[in-house]
Amino acid sequence: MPSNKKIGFIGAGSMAEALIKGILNSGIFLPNQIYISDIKAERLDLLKDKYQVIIAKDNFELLKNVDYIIMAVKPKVIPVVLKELEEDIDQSQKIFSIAAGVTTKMIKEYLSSNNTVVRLMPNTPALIGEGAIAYTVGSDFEAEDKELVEEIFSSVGNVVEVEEDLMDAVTGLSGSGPAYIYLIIEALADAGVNVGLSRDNALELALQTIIGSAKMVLELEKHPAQLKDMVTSPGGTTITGLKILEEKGVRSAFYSAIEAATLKSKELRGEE
Ligand SMILES: NC(=O)C1=CN([C@@H]2O[C@H](COP(=O)(O)OP(=O)(O)OC[C@H]3O[C@@H](n4cnc5c(N)ncnc54)[C@H](O)[C@@H]3O)[C@@H](O)[C@H]2O)C=CC1
Ligand SMILES: O=C(O)[C@@H]1CCC=N1
Repeated sequence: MPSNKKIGFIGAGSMAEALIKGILNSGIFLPNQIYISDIKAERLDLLKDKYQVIIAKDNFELLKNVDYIIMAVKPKVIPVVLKELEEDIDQSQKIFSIAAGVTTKMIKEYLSSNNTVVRLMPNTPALIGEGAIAYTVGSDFEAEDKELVEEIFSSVGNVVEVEEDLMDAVTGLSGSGPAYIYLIIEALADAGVNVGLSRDNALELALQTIIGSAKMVLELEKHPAQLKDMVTSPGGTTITGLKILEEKGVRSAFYSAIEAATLKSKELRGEE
């Protein structure tokens, strides 16, 4: 059932678009309940054309019209925008920030207010309703705020609540994660072409292998190592391939990549 509230996106870039598309597909908000503002007119025109959402002429006009504000600008722009809105924000308006690294405490300080602030980390598959979304509510929240977050964001994927000090880890794993997986898909397809498959067949086989394997973990509720063992015949092809992946350090590359991305998330707010 559609909400009777209005939601506004400050920043109409790629993540805002993914969320808008997912939210509209779910029907929880209608196009005339979604406002967008951006400093780039071409982004506003594009999203209005594609999704029939309402363009606010600036961040102030958006603020005047909405109940929920999604901060979807880059982390370094967050203080600039919040300082602009500080005077005019109403206590009843709820702030949802998806900016990497920016804490709920920082947002309250920039606004000099006690508005409800939720920090979220979605990922781009929200565009097709398959997002992985983590959130934390910070301090001064009401019980129904959690229900609200679950209601809005479960329309675009799976939602988990975490402690705020784990939000950077979420950013390193699932926020950035789609890019790691696209890299793997591309690498598998290239590797298939290298051993003689057509590009189309290699991509289709690589993709379905990833989808099927992920679904097996989900549906069979078995540890991935058990499922790996099911594929791996003694002295066979799979163990031969796995040995090379271990020798090349694929597992440890993921440890390092996610650790580095987690640190980068902290750096975005000036820590580390
Ligand atoms: N792209 C991703 O996969 C994810 C991004 N995020 C977070 O989402 C936020 C947005 O990221 P993207 O959409 O990737 O960036 P983006 O660069 O595509 O979008 C940001 C938009 O903000 C606009 N903007 C800049 N200054 C503004 C201002 N003063 N007022 C209004 N709009 C302004 C820009 O013109 C741009 O269209 C970032 O904080 C990022 O950390 C979070 C999860 C995943
Ligand atoms: O790369 C970034 O900084 C953003 C945050 C998570 C995904 N993209």
